Amino acid sequence: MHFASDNTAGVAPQIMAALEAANAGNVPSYGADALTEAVTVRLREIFEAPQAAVYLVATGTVANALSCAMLCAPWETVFCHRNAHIEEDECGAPEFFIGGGKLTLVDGPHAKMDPDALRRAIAHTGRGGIHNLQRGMVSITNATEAGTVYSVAEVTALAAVARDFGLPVHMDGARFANALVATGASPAEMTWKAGVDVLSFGGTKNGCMGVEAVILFDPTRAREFELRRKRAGHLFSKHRFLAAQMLAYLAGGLWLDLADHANAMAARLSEGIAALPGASLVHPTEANAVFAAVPRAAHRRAQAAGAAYYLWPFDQSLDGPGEEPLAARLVCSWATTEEEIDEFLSLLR
Ligand SMILES: Cc1ncc(COP(=O)(O)O)c(C=O)c1O
Ligand SMILES: C[C@H](O)[C@H](N)C(=O)O
Repeated sequence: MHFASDNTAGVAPQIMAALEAANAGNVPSYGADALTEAVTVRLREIFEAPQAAVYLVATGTVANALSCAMLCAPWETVFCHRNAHIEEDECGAPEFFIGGGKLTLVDGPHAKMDPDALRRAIAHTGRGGIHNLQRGMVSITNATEAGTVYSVAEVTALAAVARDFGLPVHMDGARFANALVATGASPAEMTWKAGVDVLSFGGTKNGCMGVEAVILFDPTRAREFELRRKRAGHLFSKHRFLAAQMLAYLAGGLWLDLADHANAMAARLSEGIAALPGASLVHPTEANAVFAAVPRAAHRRAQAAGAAYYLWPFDQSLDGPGEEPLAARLVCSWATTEEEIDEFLSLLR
């Protein structure tokens, strides 16, 4: 029973097979290979964005950090939710790659920025002229760090606020596929048509070994991104192996099928937990993660049986005082099975 993170899942067999198939002979390095070109063609088709520039990197953190570095000057700030991954879990990488920029935290329920709160935060920034940090960009996570999802209308509303101030919009889409299948939106509707300028398109959490695509819907600054990626040490020499993963991931809608399965498993788990005496959901389950408060005795049974997951926030402990229910984050992946879910629920009951 593995619910610690979708990062703990293995590689989907179709992706592993694609890596094996790509491992033949010598091919041009550093992205000059045919597979890499095919990825750009395919992502342009999927996103209905024939001019988009596409760059592959190996981690979601660097996809986010380089995107922020390109959209935000060192004297500017990134507006994001206070629980955004770029704030809480990237060890300052965005600020580092920006060259000293800061993040301005915006509130909103269930890790989703509230448009009015965003507008207030942007309006407040930079009023003191030369003495103040300047307005830089907005970053939205979809699916969010709380397992919730922004609808197209919600993304559009946030992007409209950004546009009112002339700010570009980035989307941390480490779990973009999960958000897409949850909403039924098209890739284009959820991104550039809603006002998103740059997307970190995730593959790693959803079955790939390690690949993310940064998609610049306006290719004007593509060369700058190329230079930033190289300078950060993230231009893979054997780039074909990033491309092989991404191409297989996109083939025949595999990316959507894997995300749909993970979301379905989370829905099954969420419904089971919500029905437990003394248990309750902390956030709505809209993608592949369940955030729920569970009685401590249930936690003890599950952990004694070897279930792998984190209490949430991470720094809680079952050894602390009191007997009130404790919250946990339970993440499902492409590899999660119904049997795993049902075994876990039987332990909690
Ligand atoms: C929402 C979100 N964005 C970005 C990342 C960063 O990805 P990586 O751990 O590959 O750097 C993660 C990690 O799981 C994540 O959950
Ligand atoms: C939080 C941690 O950094 C990782 N992004 C995860 O979701 O497991």
